Amino acid sequence: MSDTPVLELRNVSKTYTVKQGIFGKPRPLRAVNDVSLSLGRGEVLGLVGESGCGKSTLAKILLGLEAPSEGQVLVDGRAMTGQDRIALSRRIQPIFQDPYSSLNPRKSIEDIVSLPLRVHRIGDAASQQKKVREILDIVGLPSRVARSYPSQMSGGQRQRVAIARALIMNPEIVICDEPTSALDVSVQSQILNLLGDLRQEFGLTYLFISHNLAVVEHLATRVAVMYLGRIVEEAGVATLFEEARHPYSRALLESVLTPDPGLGVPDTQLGAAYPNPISPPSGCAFHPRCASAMPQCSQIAPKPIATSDGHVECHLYDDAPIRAAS
Ligand SMILES: Nc1ncnc2c1ncn2[C@@H]1O[C@H](COP(=O)(O)OP(=O)(O)OP(=O)(O)O)[C@@H](O)[C@H]1O
Repeated sequence: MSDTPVLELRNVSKTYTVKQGIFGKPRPLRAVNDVSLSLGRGEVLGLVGESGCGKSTLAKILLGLEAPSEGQVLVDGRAMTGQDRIALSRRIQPIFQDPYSSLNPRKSIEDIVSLPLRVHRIGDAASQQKKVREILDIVGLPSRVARSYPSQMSGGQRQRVAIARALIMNPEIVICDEPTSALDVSVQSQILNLLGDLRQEFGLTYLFISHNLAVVEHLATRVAVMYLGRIVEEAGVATLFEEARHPYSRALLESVLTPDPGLGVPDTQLGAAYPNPISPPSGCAFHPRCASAMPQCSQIAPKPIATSDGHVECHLYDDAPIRAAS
């Protein structure tokens, strides 16, 4: 198997221009700040962080829905161009958070699931119909739901429809943006199990976005922790859960233990509020909320420090070589 990542971001940034109030001066907002990430074939990269840290912007860049302001997106080691995006849209499919708003209420399930086939002109009506029924069966829905409408289905069934729509193109990579956070806790684990089974069966590669570390624990092979547009720690899933290094990763892990962790934004118990991305804190952006902050943290932005299986950005490790995980 080739070691070339199937998908890679190299030094990618995305800056929006925003105005505060009608007469406010336009100011830059760096939603994604010099991020490098790679997805190996068959890997599940969990991307976690609080609301507003830039997770969805990163997903949109990977899906070709947003162009990066700086940096490169590489597919199979080749820089992606505008032309490639059309071809790529067959290989990378999204599953979004809210199955209520991501499915057109006026269309039947058959129309919704077959839409990608029709857009890409794959097969005739009969073969599209057959494929829809096959894929519904794969995601655990009876073929009769093809004639139903989204309003006749439960939240979990709708998310199965969204998964069927993503899989009908036989994608290699699925970008799951909070696929379970709009669902009841009891249904969440069914959908996570389904995504895990589908990965095994079809050899899929996932980018799995969540604000909740607990949700990524069972599916992810690696975890990237994002804070104010930057990946502050990346590690294998076992390392992150056993010995998270960044104080923010540790706070997220503690929030997993709070009641109803699957609902809403984690209660990180960090005291100070999440910073305004238009005027980010100086030095390390996390320092106003960090219990381990030192004088240099408000002055100097930490650089990524390589670890045995990823990296961490924190001054705590400036002079302390990080030992290899056993
Ligand atoms: N089109 C846009 N124009 C201006 N600012 C934007 C735009 N899209 C996102 N942002 C800002 O970029 C930052 C990152 O947003 P993003 O949606 O990527 O975060 P997120 O981690 O996915 O949050 P959530 O979990 O709430 O979706 C936020 O401050 C957001 O307000």
